Amino acid sequence: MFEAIHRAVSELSLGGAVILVSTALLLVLAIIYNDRLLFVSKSKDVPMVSGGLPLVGHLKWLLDLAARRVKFLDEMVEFQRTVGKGGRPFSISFPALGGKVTVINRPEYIKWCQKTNFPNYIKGDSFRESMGDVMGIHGIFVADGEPWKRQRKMASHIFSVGNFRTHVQSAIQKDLTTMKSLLNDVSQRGTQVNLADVFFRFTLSSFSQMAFSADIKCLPAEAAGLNEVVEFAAAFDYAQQVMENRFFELLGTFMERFNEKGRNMRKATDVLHSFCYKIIDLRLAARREGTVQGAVSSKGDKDLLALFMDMGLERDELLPVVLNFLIAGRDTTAQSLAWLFYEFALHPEWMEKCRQEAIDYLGKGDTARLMGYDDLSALTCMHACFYEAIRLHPAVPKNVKKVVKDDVIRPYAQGGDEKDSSLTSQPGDLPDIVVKKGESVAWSDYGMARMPEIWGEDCLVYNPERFIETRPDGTKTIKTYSQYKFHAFNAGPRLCLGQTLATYEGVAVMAVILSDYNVLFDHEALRRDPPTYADSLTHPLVNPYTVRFEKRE
Ligand code: HEM
Repeated sequence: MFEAIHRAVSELSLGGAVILVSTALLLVLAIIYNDRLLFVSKSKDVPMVSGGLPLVGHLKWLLDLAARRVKFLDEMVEFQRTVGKGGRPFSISFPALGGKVTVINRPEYIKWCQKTNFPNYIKGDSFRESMGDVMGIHGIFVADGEPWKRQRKMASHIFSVGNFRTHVQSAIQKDLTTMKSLLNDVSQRGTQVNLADVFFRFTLSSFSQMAFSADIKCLPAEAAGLNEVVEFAAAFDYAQQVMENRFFELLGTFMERFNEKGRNMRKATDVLHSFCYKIIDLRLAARREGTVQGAVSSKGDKDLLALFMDMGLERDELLPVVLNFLIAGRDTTAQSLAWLFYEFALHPEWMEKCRQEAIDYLGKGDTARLMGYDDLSALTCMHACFYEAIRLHPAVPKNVKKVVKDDVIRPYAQGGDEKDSSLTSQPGDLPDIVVKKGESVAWSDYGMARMPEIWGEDCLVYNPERFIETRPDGTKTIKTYSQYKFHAFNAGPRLCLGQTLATYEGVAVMAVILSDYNVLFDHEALRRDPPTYADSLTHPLVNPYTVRFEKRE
């Protein structure tokens, strides 16, 4: 037989021999990598999602994702329940994100990547390639290393307590007053209102005011104003979905040079950039003319734009600053409020408790006072309801990091968590995870909220009680968890800068609505067409619901 093979090979031309050897090699590789991408390693402790094909792994799943034939977050929940049974890590392999993504939906693993070995897990090139043209490669959401550190340090000044008590509070209270007029008008007219839209307008307007001292007039005081489309918002909603898709599309950005999507994306980017340049140019002109344009409060502190201008940033360098912060300040909080009121529709008993708290503490009708930043610590029920909505519907529902150097993630080999001792895992509780340079790790806060291993058997239930603690004297306070467990605001050095702002805004808006209005949900429509999420970088409702408001006596 060997002789026959030898004779057949010796009779082959050079070309034929190359083809034969290549085929044999491919066959051998296909046998070795029979369920995953070429050269991707496998570990017995970290199972791989089944159904991977030889040499290309889960390419088909990736294509389904890019074509939106599957819903990413629900798929992740299902993989966790089946492949990562018992709350264990699992992996998936495809020709993107470094070939292999290990899903680490456990606080202990996340702590390793976001604190213990933070420099080894970066945003990396896929963020820059997917988001750079819109958000700028040095925008705080995209950047790593020094550019990120500089922006973070500078921006943290506007989130200081001193600043909250001065122009953050006054910007929010100004818009709460406008919102009161709007609610009054829509309730008198019986107008159906897209609640998510009102929240987007509120957060965009108040953040522009506090960060850039710019009144962009997107929150109307009357119902008729709601008919005017906010161009910035529409453009960003589109851009967000395209940026999200680029993480999964193999030739996405290349094809955008020629297709309709690319043309629309360039138009959306122009709208976003012109919007931000308008804000920047106004301030530059005011600086040249020596008029401060409200940038400095009586206490001498500065808004975000002034802080970055003082660093000597040019017009073009200011663009990503304005855009990244506008987006951070708008979407997340507004979406969280929209999900919260959906939970209120399903759990009216919690809405009533919040109403009572708002009335007891801030009053109602003409004598009600607007919530101040210092009131937050007393409004435990509303605070807890907001956080429980964010736990179940996290505004940044998933995240991914690139591995810089080979590493072994060892959940037990790091300090215990002072806030939550249940996080301290012992060797053997959870497997170590070996990751290679260039691969990715990912987590889903949406998925983690739905894991009994993290939030208990009632994890799927909207239960704000889990955020309420009773002090020894019987009074209530907010229950805090480790950042790595209640992880919706991220953790470690890249912890969300706006958590307190978002919480203040969320509770203040809740108080203004609930103290004076009944929210009339269309329960039949909600049953027929329950809100669901759109796969995006953040967590928008794909089919936002409408409500009417009824003034209370
Ligand atoms: C409910 C509301 C909010 C939630 C759930 C939330 C959540 C998050 C998350 C998960 C991240 C990490 C994102 C990433 O890794 O790419 C983040 C980062 C950030 N958030 Fe928030 N956020 C909220 C509101 C806000 C607000 C109102 C602001 C105000 C500007 C803000 C400013 C930021 C900034 C500047 C970062 C980047 C931090 C860094 O990379 O160092 N966030 N937020």
